[in-house]
Order: sequence, then structure tokens, then C-alpha cells
Amino acid sequence: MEKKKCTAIVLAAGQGRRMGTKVRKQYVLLEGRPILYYSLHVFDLSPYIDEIVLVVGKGEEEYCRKEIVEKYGIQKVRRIIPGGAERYHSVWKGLSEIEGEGYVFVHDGARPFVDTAMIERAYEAVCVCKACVVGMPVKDTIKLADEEEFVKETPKREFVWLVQTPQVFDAALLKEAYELLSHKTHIQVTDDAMVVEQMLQYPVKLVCGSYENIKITTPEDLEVAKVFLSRKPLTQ
Ligand SMILES: Nc1ccn([C@@H]2O[C@H](COP(=O)(O)OP(=O)(O)OP(=O)(O)O)[C@@H](O)[C@H]2O)c(=O)n1
Ligand SMILES: C[C@](O)(CO)[C@H](O)COP(=O)(O)O
Repeated sequence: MEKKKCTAIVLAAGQGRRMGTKVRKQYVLLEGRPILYYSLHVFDLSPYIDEIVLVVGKGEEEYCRKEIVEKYGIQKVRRIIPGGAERYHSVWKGLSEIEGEGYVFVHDGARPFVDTAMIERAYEAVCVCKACVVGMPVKDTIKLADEEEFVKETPKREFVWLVQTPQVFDAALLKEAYELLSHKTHIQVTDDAMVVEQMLQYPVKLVCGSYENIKITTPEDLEVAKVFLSRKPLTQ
């Protein structure tokens, strides 16, 4: 079977409010390199990925080109574009840069520990299912709470996953879902699978990511990331 074009949309237009660092978290240095560098490097290395659309804060396009893409020799970045107010706005803008058929890997630039093996697993799944997300089964017991913070329900743990990125879709399917979303108001969307689930009622397959594929969200995540990084070679 002929391989379809794969585009990674790497998102780095967030404000990093929960991290609260002076420099926005995607540019914070880990082992001397910006957090954003690490995922770009992995998508650049992956033989499954043909091109990268990098979505950054408005006005940061040139900085990212010079200080990240060119400085570290990232080859596959085709476009660097400004993002929007919410994550889903940034994804929508990234999607509008994609032409023709293929698959889209939407990835948080704040997840530096994506690896080439999970990209391969996601590629194999998307070829079959058209929609998949990487994630891992939870290790703790999960409680669903009511508004007063009383336990409403304890879901069966074997059916509960922590969802990560990349989230990978047939490009036409994801565009259709986001197109429908763009006509909605007052909608809260926190990942791309939700858009596909809710707009198209399309089944989304879960694929194993890794417990290391954390999102750098709050300050303690940076400490954990330093430990993970100290165990990894720079190229994988
Ligand atoms: N308008 C936005 C919001 C988020 N993101 C990106 O989406 C990913 C996941 O978002 P999150 O970790 O929540 O980042 P922030 O929005 O930056 O964090 P916070 O919610 O704490 O402000 C990040 O790589 C972030 O840069 C984006 O491209 N555009
Ligand atoms: C897409 C995501 O990383 C999956 O876990 C997450 O939902 C992003 O949410 P955030 O509110 O932008 O942190």
C-alpha cells in the first residue's frame, strides 16, 4: 500500500499560564535546548512524517525560525504560522495549511517526550481506523465528581486512559470535524479526538503512548522532565 503524506501540526502558541515562567514554557531550556525543540526533532527524525506545520504565538514566527528551526537544523518545517486564542483555534489554523490527502499528527509542543516508536504505532493505527490518539491506561483509581466535589461514580479502571498527543487523523476527516466546530458557540474542547467524537460521532482508536510522554504544564513537570531527559540520548 502506498504511504500517504503525513503532516505534523506542532502547537506552540499557548500562554503557559499554569507554568507561570517569565519565558513561555515552550521556550524554557531543558539541557540547554528549548522544550519545543525536542518534539520537532523527533518528528523530523521519523520516516513517517513528511512535513511539519509549526504554530507559534503571533509575532514569534521569525524567532522560532532562527532560534529553533535553523539553529538546530530541523529540516521538515514547511510553514511557521501564528496560532489563535485557544488550542483548537491554533489547530484550525494549522489545518488550513494542509493541502491534499493524507494524515495529520496534531502534537502539543509542550510534550517533549514523543518518540519515533509511538509515531509508528499511531501511523499503523490511523491507516486502519482514520482516527487515533496516543495515551496510557490510568494507574490510579479515578472518581468522577459532582459540583459539590462528592464522588458521583467510580469508572472501571481498565476503561480509563490518560490521553496524550500526537492525535492522528485522516486529514479530510479532521478538517470536516473542525469545520463543523467552527459553526458552534459556547463549546469547550480540550483535544482533537473530542472534536471528531462530538462533531462526527466517529470512533477514535486508543494507541499506546508512554508514561513519559507528559505535557509540561505546571512547574513540577519541569523537574520530572529533567530526570527523563537525563536518561535519554539526544537522538533516538
Ligand atoms: N491557543 C493555544 C493554546 C495552546 N496551544 C498549545 O497547545 C499545547 C497544549 O496546551 P497547554 O499545555 O495547555 O499550553 P498552554 O495553553 O500554553 O498552557 P496554559 O493553559 O497553562 O496557559 C501547548 O503546546 C500549547 O503551546 C496553542 O498552540 N495555542
Ligand atoms: C490535547 C491534550 O494534551 C491531551 O491530553 C490536552 O487535552 C490539552 O489540554 P490543555 O488544556 O491545553 O492542557
